[in-house]
Amino acid sequence: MLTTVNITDDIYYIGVNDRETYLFENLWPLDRGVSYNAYLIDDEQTAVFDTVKNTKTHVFIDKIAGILKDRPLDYLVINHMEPDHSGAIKALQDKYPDLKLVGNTKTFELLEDFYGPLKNYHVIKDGDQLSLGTHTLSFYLTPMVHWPETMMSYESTTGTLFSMDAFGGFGTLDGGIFDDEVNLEFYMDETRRYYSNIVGKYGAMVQKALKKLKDANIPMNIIAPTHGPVWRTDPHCIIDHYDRWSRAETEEGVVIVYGSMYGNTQKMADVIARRLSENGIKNIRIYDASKTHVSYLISDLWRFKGVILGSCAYNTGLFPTMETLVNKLENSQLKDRLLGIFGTASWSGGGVSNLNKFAEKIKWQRVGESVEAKSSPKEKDFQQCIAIADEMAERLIKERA
Ligand SMILES: Cc1cc2nc3c(=O)[nH]c(=O)nc-3n(C[C@H](O)[C@H](O)[C@H](O)COP(=O)(O)O)c2cc1C
Repeated sequence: MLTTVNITDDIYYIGVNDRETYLFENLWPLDRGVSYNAYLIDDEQTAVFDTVKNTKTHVFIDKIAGILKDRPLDYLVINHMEPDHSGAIKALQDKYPDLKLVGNTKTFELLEDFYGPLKNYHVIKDGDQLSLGTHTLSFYLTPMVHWPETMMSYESTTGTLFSMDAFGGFGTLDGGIFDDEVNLEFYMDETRRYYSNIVGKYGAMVQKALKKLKDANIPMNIIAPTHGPVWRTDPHCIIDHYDRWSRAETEEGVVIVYGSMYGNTQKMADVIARRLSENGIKNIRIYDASKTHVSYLISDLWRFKGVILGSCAYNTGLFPTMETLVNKLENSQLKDRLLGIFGTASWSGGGVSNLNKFAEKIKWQRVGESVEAKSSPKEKDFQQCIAIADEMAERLIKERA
């Protein structure tokens, strides 16, 4: 018996879990896996929303066949063409030859680029509707959330938004499918990690999409994304989080990330953190960039206002794991943080000077003077670290009001 779950009387969850893949997009660690969510509406006309990664094609098609028995599948709505959701399109049309593929013009360009020409295209425009019988679908084009063809589909009798990757996150659905069935603390962390690393760069487009949904004035009873839990009890919780994340809104706290080979740079991080705590800052996270994957660093940097970066010099440049982090930060265009800088060097430097170059490019507000200790930090270096911590705490506390 394959797991299909009723979301409403006629809407089914037909997604699959992936516990085998180590890295999502061959980049982001999947410590607790990922789900590829898909949905089916069983009406006079039947419709499926998105497919799954090609490795999961068989179980996905078996789930559909288990619900439809001998009936045909009439529509496949393609909200997003990324291969983790489009991998079973061709196989689904092979199984159901009359299947109509629903998407926008950009969807079909990408579809043909990836899979060659298929058939029965039903091209929709922004705001178009499609009746399945009792259920009526409306389509909202939401380009560049985070691909050019991305769109959302809304079912009006139940108030269900099929939102593709928007509102989704990492983590398999281990029994619980709905927001009220799972430990939300874990899924919110994994949803922020997904958002900040994959969608975050396109915050302005997320804001446009949220505005479009708001202006449509549609009741949002259920949000059904293509990863992570289905939101039926508190869909506005995830909408609010998305709104805040895409405006780069922060919480009070400081993330200290350092690159250190022999522990000298690390000592400075500990002194800064202690001083922040003495100044009343409660959320303080110290990360060794060599130990914690950059995706977790980015997730916390998305959350907190204060950022303090440290690096030893390495072959005239930044320590490599810190270089990975600053490259990702530059690319993600994260805005409006408070930034302090520290590090070590034994001869001509390279760590702190490159962090200062990064600061010029990213244009965050600087906190204190950068400090570079010669090989190992001495009292005067620690005093400069303390000055950074004091100024950081003062500016964060000022923002409390
Ligand atoms: C492989 C390697 C490359 C280094 N490259 C530089 C460099 O280009 N410029 C410099 O001033 N120091 C360089 N150093 C020295 C370290 O940056 C310095 O000793 C620092 O204090 C090490 O800090 P840590 O204890 O936090 O690892 C290098 C050290 C090593 C082991």
